[in-house]
Amino acid sequence: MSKIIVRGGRPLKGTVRVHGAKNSVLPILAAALLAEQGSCVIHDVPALDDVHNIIQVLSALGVGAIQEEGRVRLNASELTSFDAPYELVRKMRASFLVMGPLLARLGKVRISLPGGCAIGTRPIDQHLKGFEAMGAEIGFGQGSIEARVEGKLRGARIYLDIASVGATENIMMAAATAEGTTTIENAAKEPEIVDLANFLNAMGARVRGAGTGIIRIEGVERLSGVEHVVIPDRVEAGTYMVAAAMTGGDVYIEGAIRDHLGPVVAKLEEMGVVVDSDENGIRVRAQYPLRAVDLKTLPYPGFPTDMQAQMMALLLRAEGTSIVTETVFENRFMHVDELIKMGAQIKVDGRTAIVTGNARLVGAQVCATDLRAGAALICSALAADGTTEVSGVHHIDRGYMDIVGKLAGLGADVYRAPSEEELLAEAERASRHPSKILEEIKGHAAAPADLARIRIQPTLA
Ligand SMILES: CC(=O)N[C@H]1[C@@H](OP(=O)(O)OP(=O)(O)OC[C@H]2O[C@@H](n3ccc(=O)[nH]c3=O)[C@H](O)[C@@H]2O)O[C@H](CO)[C@@H](O)[C@@H]1O
Ligand SMILES: C=C(OP(=O)(O)O)C(=O)O
Repeated sequence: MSKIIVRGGRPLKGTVRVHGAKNSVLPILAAALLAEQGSCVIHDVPALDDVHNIIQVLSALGVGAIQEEGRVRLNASELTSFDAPYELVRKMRASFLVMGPLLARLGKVRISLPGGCAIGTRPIDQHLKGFEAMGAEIGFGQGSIEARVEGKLRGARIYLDIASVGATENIMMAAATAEGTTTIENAAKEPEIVDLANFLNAMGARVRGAGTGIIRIEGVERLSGVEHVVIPDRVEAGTYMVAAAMTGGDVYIEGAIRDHLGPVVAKLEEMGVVVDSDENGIRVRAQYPLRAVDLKTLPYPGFPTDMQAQMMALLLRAEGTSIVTETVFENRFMHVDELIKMGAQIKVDGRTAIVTGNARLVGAQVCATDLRAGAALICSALAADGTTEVSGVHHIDRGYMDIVGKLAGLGADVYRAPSEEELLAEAERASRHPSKILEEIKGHAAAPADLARIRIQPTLA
């Protein structure tokens, strides 16, 4: 397996550009299933493993998919399957987001249960409750779910017990072409929900209230393909903000939207980090000492759980003791043991972690257990004495495009040591003549899954 190697101690300086938001692009790609006519062209699509996976799921359902530099063109006019295959769905939870659009388009869907992951059990009861309220019959068997509806889905009033991002998105997509009006109460308010609503509305849907706790969707007859630019990734932006502060650096994060990062900016400022913003991005400067602060993760506009691990890394460098409370996922402190290997003093008691500041971080061999745990380890490694080897890099590849190149561009001493298998695959790719690859692509025109695979194979740093 490949590793990211970081020799710490260099303050980050310069400009880094954030890519399109993973958590926007995944539901938006799923929503493209709803376009009965025309193609959807999605811009600012990052070349992430999760994006690659969802395109494979869509391809397996009959969607024509072509990915070029930062852009994906999808044609869902003729779906050929209602069955989202286990071997693809199991790779990422967000592929469950095809359930709502498939039910709406085909009136039936079979999809494997997404299961839990390192950060928690992550049930899908709220998604299913929504579909049932809209008239779907849901059955379970052999690890998969089958749902059907006679005729069209029907608008309903749905109260979510938890303001779930995925359930809000899945129900919004299912409701877009339902008969009548659907109201989602206690809806999630994340910027990615608003982005999805904007995309659906451009396709011809009537979604109102996205970004508030009550979303109303008036069903329309059909949706069509459109072009859409996804919003910048607020978690990627927040991660570079923390990395800058961690190293006492001065970094301009181009594309970052301050309004999407309110609680992260607030906590950094409470710590004493200087944060300035303009219409094109956010500048972060840190001068030590930094102050310890407490934080609690909450659904948007609360402090994002996806930034908790990175902020915990930064709190290790503050003066004093901080209390971090994770309320969104029940098991999102997996990074703690790895940070301890680097010299951190952190005590976990249930959903609370007590972080002792002024830590002297030292390089170590650590493992990313999930995506943001990996980001936190890299942030810590940038400020540590000596060399850190981060394994479990496939988790990081789910959410950060070219993290090594971007950090190196800011002056970090960082590189990616490829695994033996990656070296062999790269050597094989390099040995093939471009005309051979073109032939291969043409030969696969009827199988877009392979086309997507060929085009977005990540390159080795
Ligand atoms: C692809 C994507 O956008 N992922 C994000 C999305 O995940 P995701 O959409 O999976 O997160 P949810 O908002 O659904 O989950 C929040 C909480 O609700 C619980 N829950 C959720 C659904 C349900 O039916 N029943 C239930 O109990 C979950 O277990 C979790 O404890 O929002 C999370 C919370 O901001 C982020 O960390 C993820 O990065
Ligand atoms: C938890 C995350 O993503 P996902 O929901 O895709 O697992 C994340 O982005 O931090």
